[in-house]
Amino acid sequence: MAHSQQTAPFDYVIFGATGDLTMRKLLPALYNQLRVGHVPEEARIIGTARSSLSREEYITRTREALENFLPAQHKDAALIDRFLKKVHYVTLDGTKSDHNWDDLKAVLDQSPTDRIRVFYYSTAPQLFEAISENLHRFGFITPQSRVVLEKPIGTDSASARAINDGVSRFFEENQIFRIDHYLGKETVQDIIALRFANPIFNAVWSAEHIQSIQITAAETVGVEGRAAYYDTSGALRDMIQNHLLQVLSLCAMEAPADLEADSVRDAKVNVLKALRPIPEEKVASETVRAQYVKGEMKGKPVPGYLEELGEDSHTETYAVMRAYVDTPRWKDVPFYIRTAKRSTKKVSEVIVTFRKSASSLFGKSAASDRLVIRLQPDEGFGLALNVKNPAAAGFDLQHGSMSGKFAPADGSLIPDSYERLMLDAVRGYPALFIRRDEVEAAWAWVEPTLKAWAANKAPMAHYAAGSYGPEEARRFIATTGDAWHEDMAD
Ligand SMILES: NC(=O)C1=CN([C@@H]2O[C@H](COP(=O)(O)OP(=O)(O)OC[C@H]3O[C@@H](n4cnc5c(N)ncnc54)[C@H](OP(=O)(O)O)[C@@H]3O)[C@@H](O)[C@H]2O)C=CC1
Ligand SMILES: O=C1O[C@H](COP(=O)(O)O)[C@@H](O)[C@H](O)[C@H]1O
Repeated sequence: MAHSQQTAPFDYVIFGATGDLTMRKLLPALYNQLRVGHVPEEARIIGTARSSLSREEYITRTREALENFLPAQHKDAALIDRFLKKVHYVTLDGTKSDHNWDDLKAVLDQSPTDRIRVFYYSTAPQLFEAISENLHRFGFITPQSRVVLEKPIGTDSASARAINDGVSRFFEENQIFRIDHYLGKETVQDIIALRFANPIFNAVWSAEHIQSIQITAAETVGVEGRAAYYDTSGALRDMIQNHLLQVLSLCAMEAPADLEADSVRDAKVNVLKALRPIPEEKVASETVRAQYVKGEMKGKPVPGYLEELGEDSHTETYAVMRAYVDTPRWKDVPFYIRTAKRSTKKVSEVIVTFRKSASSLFGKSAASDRLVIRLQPDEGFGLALNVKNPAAAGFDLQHGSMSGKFAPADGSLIPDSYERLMLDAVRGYPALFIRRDEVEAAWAWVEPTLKAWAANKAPMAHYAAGSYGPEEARRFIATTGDAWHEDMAD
């Protein structure tokens, strides 16, 4: 999976170039990749959106975005100027065939015809097919072209299929890069390293030794400026269907034959297809959904979701699902998948709880060993093991812990996930992107829950903003003999 060298020259055409994602993530990611020498001098970035802007005006916005969103230690005035020389802008409604496609052609024609082109759709997915059709109509899709699709790929199985079908009319599957920025997180890739590069984990990675796995992505933010999108989505569609099911797949997959894209994606899709269905009538007992109400964060009062939204809503801001992977390796091991907005703290982590030792030597004082894989922040791992309690008169045990960091050995910052992914698309390297069958298998598994929730077949719980979640979630996990990480003794 190592692709650290400079790419071939490319033209990156971003649809949605004035949007939040482009400003906050995509442009800073490309700048950082120029900084570390992965972007060649000939590369260009061509922003497009409907807003009528000159190239100079767009460059000014880009400069502001870099100023606002780059970490201080990465800002370099001379490098920013070099980056801005690569930036172009075309005012264009991607969905309209009678718009400024000639202007885009004029910019693209400045490059050799065999230049790699990446079309990045950082817009609503309803636009993907129309943009693809126009790119085709005006002859922009060359054999060296790829398209990057931002999430969400649909809101259910049918809409995901329609989006995939729509784009597939114009691009081959090997040209389509469906982004899931969690896969670009270096620490998520560490799940593969920890599991398969270390016999001490590889040997015990099964139901025989593992009692449960919990996967959490909690955030302190609310819905911020994205309420219009979020209220039509909710926590399950926004985080579980994509990011957290990908993390689950990496935790549960069989060893791939190698680290080539299709080997890893085959292994992951096999997990998604082996997820035990949760039929609608079981949704109330196998899931928890909740909304935050007013609370406190860092000592300051914060409003509830409905107050922020300004209207009534049945959209969940917190979701938990209990998943079982029906393969011999994972026989009856619960995987708890949880996500929350306005939680106590921002943390994405995987907690692997091992079964207690079968040895009767230590009576009841032996606790479960536990592996904590911290995806963010404070990226690293912790291992809690039984050791002798030196203060006890008899042979009592206590948890001793060891930890390690995932940080680069040279002390540099861990790259943002978009950095790796945007250039992997240039390289035509799809291992960290989602294949069509993965997206559709993930939707198929969550769909009965979405339907049951929409039909109010499961109650909506509530939690105070700034708390870990509703009391119902504590009771829920206890029904299978587990506890959330924050409720564990250490
Ligand atoms: N923001 C985030 O953190 C994340 C966003 N995403 C996804 O990325 C996509 C973009 O999100 P975000 O940047 O937040 O959205 P914004 O609403 O901020 O930006 C949307 C962009 O699309 C452009 N646009 C809209 N209609 C057209 C059109 N017909 N032709 C060309 N451009 C058009 C808008 O510009 P204009 O109005 O000038 O045309 C704008 O640049 C969404 O699908 C979102 O779900 C995914 C993960 C995280
Ligand atoms: O895709 C999304 O992810 C972010 C959380 O990403 P992270 O890298 O900060 O964990 C989430 O805030 C957003 O709602 C969702 O669309």
